[in-house]
Amino acid sequence: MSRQFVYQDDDTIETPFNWKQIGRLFAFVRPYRKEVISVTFVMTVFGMLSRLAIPFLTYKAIDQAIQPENGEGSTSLLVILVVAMLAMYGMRWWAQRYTIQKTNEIGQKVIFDLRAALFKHIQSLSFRFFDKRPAGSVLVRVTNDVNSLQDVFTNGVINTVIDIIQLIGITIILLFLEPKLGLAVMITVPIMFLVSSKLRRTIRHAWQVVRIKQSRINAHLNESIQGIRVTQAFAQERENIGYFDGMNSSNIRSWNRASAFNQLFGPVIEVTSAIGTLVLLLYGTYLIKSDAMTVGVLVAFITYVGSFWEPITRLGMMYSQLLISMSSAERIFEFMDEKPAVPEKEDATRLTELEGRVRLDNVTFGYETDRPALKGINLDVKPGMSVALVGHTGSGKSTIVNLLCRFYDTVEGRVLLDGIDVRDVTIESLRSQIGIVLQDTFIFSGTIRDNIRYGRPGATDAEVEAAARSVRAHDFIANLPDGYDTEVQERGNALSVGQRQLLSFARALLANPRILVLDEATASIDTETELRIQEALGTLLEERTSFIVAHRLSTIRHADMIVVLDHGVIVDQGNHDELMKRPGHYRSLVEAQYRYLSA
Ligand SMILES: Nc1ncnc2c1ncn2[C@@H]1O[C@H](COP(=O)(O)OP(=O)(O)OP(=O)(O)O)[C@@H](O)[C@H]1O
Repeated sequence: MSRQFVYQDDDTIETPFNWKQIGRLFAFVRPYRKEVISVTFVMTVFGMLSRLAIPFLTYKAIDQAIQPENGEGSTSLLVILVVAMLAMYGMRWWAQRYTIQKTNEIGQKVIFDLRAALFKHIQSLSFRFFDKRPAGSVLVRVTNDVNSLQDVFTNGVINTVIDIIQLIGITIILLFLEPKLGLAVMITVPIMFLVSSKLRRTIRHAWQVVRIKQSRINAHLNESIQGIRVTQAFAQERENIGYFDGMNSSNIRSWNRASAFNQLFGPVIEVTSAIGTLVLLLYGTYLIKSDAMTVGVLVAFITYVGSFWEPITRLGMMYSQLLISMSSAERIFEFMDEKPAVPEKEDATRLTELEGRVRLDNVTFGYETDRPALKGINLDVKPGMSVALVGHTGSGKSTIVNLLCRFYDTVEGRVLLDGIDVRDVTIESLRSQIGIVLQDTFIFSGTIRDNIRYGRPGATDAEVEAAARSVRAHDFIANLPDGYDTEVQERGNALSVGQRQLLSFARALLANPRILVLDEATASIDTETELRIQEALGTLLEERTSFIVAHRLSTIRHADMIVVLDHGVIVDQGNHDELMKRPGHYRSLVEAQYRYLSA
């Protein structure tokens, strides 16, 4: 079988159903407890009283106003009772309307908070987390999984409280009205709970499978859209559609299976309630025949029993909804429990304005434990120096940059800025002093101006323009339909790769960092533009320490220090002239480039 599109995620299937998770979920309701209490109060007092009072008024009307045991019926009593009943119906309608409106409001607020908390947490997670997760699977937790909790919060919380109160109220009334009959009806309830709890494990497992399938669909969808150009270029649409269809059908199958299990809840409750009603009718008739009970009490009883099964049915539905939602809740909390791989110390200090000295002290690092990407790196860079990192593909150049920005932590050794370990300072203060330009520039949807301003949101329009001018981006921006106000879409697809890189230069420049990192930043710019940028960057680089990762000789030859890497080890270092004097990696690299150019 093809190993393409294998998504690593989500295998928490066997974790036990965890009431602590439910507790965590309901912690999100805590800020709104006052509103919950007020809605519960309204529904209990007005809604429930009216609900409980109506059968009682019916019983009074039959036994005292229509067919009393002693004497004539009373029309005026009947009118009073009917008016009272109407008033009760009105009250019930108002209480229900109020409850629905309020529960929806509270539910929406809780969902908002949950989604915001999840998003905030995801923002704090490190590169290592995203290395392991397909973007689509991260996406689906913030969208689908949070949505699937909506029902629990909107209808669930308050209705559960109300239903439990209603159930207790009705149970008391039934036992009070006719204890033996009440007990006979309730005998069926334990049977129902027994059957439901047997179903629970199967249902929960089935819904977890559904969530995983949905997550994979999203991961694949995201990958397909991002990679659509490659798919079309290699004419792989048919294979892609076939693969997606397979995933889609598998998702539907698992959904049908889970849903079929879920639907077993309804019949279980119905059969139990039918048995209860049967017991009620048989035993009730017997009691009336033996003059132990009146017809009015039996009619009231039948109505109350209806109100007894109603909350049980709803609680059963809520329970099955909770089982569906729990698989989402688990997935959400799995992310929430994920700790950033580069944690900030509690006593981390703010990194003050740097001079720009950078030292790597015996640094060893690997993305995976058994495969080191850097081994025993020692590097001392003085403030204002420009350092070019060169070496074959995969030799560890970008990894040095990743450690400098603390996207990852070293396995051994330290990264020091002005003598301070990067692990001792706040991440925000560290990264705000490092400007980074990558080859794959990310352009956000918004205007060109917004994109340049991304590194320093407070910058004025004039500053934005000045930054664009100094990296020679102004001319192409001025030629766009709306100049700096031209809207670009996500990833900046309407711009050429070189133009995107120029924007990213302007963005880094505007942020005015003490340390500048250019990771293959000039690879997609034509030589002429690059030369002009070199001029512009000349003054810029003079004042700050810079690291330049590049394959093009023209970019690196003027660097103060060239560091040559091979398989994660520094094999040579010095300036261009020094390195050219001795045989070695650098000289062969340069000679290879010249040979290539002259050929
Ligand atoms: N996120 C990652 N997860 C696992 N391994 C990684 C990751 N990024 C890089 N590597 C591995 O680490 C090693 C060093 O990679 P690095 O990106 O530093 O190389 P590089 O010198 O910058 O290469 P290039 O010139 O191609 O950009 C490579 O073997 C690479 O496969």
